[in-house]
Amino acid sequence: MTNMLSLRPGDRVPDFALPGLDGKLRKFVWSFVGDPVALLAVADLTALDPVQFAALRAACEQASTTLLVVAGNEIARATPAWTKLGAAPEQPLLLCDPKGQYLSALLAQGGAVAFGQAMGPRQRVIVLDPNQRVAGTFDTRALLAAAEGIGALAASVRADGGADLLLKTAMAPVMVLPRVFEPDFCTQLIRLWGKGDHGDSGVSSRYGNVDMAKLKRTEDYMIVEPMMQKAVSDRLAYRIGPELTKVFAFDREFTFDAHVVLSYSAEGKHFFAAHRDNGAPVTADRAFAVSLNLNDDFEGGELVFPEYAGVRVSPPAGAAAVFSCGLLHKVGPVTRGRRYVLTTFFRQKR
Ligand SMILES: O=C(O)CCC(=O)C(=O)O
Ligand SMILES: [Fe+2]
Repeated sequence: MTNMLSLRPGDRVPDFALPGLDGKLRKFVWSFVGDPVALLAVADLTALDPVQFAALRAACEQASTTLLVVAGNEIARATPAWTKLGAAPEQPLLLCDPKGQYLSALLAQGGAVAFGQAMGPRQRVIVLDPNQRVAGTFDTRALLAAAEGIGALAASVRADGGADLLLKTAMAPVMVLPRVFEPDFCTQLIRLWGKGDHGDSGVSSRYGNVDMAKLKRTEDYMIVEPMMQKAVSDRLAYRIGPELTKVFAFDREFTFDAHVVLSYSAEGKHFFAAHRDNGAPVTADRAFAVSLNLNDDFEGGELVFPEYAGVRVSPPAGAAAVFSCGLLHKVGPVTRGRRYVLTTFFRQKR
C-alpha cells in the first residue's frame, strides 16, 4: 500500500500484509475469493460492542460477504479481546496493526490522506467489491449501519452477473470495469458536452492522418476545463491504473491523451468504422484505449472487435471498456436515441 489511500467508491484499495493472531503475515488480497469483502477497521478491539459485532458478523454471512478485521491492538492484547467478542481465531480473520501502519489511512477522514495524519473515526467499515474496489464506507455508528446496509450494498457490487453466459467464441481481450464514473459525474459530462462547441460532424484532430469522412462521423467535445480534466484523470488513474498492472502487467508510468466526449445519434447516422488507435507516429505511444459510456438510454452503439469473433461490448453507464490500442475496433450504429461516451488513451511516458 502506498501511504496515500482514497476510499471513494470505485477506488482500489492496494494490497497490504499484517500479522494474524498467530503472528504470521496475511495478505489482504487473500480475503478476496469471489465475494464482496467487509473490512472493519478499528483502533481498539475492546471498544467494540459485542452485540453490534455479532450483528455485523451475521449480516455479512447473510450477504455472502467475507468479514475481515484490522485492529490497532498488539497481538497479545488482541487475543483476550477477540475471545470476549465471541470470535474464533480465524473466523473472521483478525489482523493486528499496533503501529497504525495501514490503520491510520484506513481510518483517516475524507479522501486521500497520508499515513500519520490525524485519525478520523475510531471504527469504520469499508465494503469492497470482489475486485478489491471500494463499494461504500460506513463511518457513523459504523457497525450498526453496516449491519443494516451491507445486504443491499454487497448485492449491488457482486461480480457474478455473467454466470449464465457461456462463451464458445473467441473473447476479445477487453476489460470492462464497472463504476469508474459515478452517475452524477456522467450527467455532468453530458451537460458539458451540451454546452460545448461541436459541429454535427466534429472530427477530432487526433485522427488527422486518415480519411476522416469514411472513418468517423460523431459530435465531439474535447474537455478543456482544467478542473474537469483533472476530475476525469484522477478517476481513471485511481480506478483503471491498478487494473492495468493486474490484468495486463502494465506497470509503466502513464499520462493521458485529451479526454473527449463523443456523441453518436441514430438520427445523425453517426458512426466510427474499424480502426486501431495507435496507427500514426503521433499515437504510437498510446497503450490502452478507454471507452466509457456516460448513458444507457439508447440502442445499438456497441463496441465491436472484428479480430475476436465480432464480439459486441456494451458496458453500462459509468463502466469503462479498456483495451489495447493495437486492437481493431469499431462502433456499431446507434439505432435509437443518442449515445454519449468518454474516450481517452493511457499513453506510456518515455
Ligand atoms: O465510441 C467508442 O466507444 C469508441 C471510440 C473510439 O474508438 C475512439 O475514440 O478511438
Ligand atoms: Fe478507437
